[in-house]
Amino acid sequence: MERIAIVGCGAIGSSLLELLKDDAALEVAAIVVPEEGMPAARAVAQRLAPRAVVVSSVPLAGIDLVVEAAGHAAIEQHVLPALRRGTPCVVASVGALSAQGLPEALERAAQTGKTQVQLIAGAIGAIDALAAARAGGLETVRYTGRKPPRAWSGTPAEEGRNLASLATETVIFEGSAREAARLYPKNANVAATVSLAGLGLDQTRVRLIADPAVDENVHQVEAEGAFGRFELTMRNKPLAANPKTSALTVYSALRAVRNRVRPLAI
Ligand SMILES: NC(=O)C1=CN([C@@H]2O[C@H](COP(=O)(O)OP(=O)(O)OC[C@H]3O[C@@H](n4cnc5c(N)ncnc54)[C@H](OP(=O)(O)O)[C@@H]3O)[C@@H](O)[C@H]2O)C=CC1
Ligand SMILES: O=C([O-])CC(=O)C(=O)O
Repeated sequence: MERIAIVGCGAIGSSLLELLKDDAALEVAAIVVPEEGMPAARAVAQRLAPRAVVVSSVPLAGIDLVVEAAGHAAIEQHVLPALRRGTPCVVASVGALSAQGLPEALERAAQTGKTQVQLIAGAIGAIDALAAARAGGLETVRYTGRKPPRAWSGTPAEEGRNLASLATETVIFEGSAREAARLYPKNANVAATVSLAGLGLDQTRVRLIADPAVDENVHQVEAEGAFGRFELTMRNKPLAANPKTSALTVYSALRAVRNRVRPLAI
């Protein structure tokens, strides 16, 4: 039995708890949230993981795997220390790696602990193809993220415009994946993932669009290189609890943890 600590108990964390609640090979032993989030997390735990402790940091013993689904700050706060202690980590907040020095800090922490940090594909697909294509030489990678206006609330997209009254699709950001991930930490993790698998955070061109004509979170990747080319379009259903986040992110995290305990991983 693999004992998991889930960091974050929001839209992703609670959906993951639901999917893991009857898993015979994986047990959620701890749910890690900030002090102020504890009452809500305890209510979720009571329903979905009654044996889990609700705590403000990852327990120092008895945890085989940390799954981060909390936000960029949780990487420094919880993932780096866990890696240094030798606990493998699965990370959803890939955009955090846009901060200068953080990818190197993660590598050093994993080396110190003789373990590994896994960045999940999350809401996007074809990360395997992109990372493989890189070996042959990638020439261009373009990423476009398109979400309904409500998914951009609380972001710089609100500056100078009323999202609720947008009548047509509006480009709210155009630039590098690094800048997208920094400015839109809850919306541009996919931009960071595509760039880390492909051409890097500074070379990957990103467009983010608020589009009143869509209900889904639409992610498009166009890549070209020595391997040939591909175009990918994902039309993801958002989670009811958080319109910024696609349900696929939860399934991607679930796949990552299940693959750790299955004799045949895919
Ligand atoms: N790779 C991908 O494709 C995607 C990645 N993500 C990443 O996943 C993160 C979580 O998404 P989602 O579940 O929808 O977000 P929610 O806002 O619904 O939930 C976040 C949860 O994390 C908790 N939390 C916040 N900061 C910390 C911290 N420092 N330590 C521990 N817990 C913390 C929150 O507690 P409280 O409510 O008390 O603040 C809350 O329980 C996003 O912020 C984003 O970075 C999201 C979508 C796609
Ligand atoms: O869940 C999604 O559709 C993508 C997302 O929020 C992100 O890239 O951060």
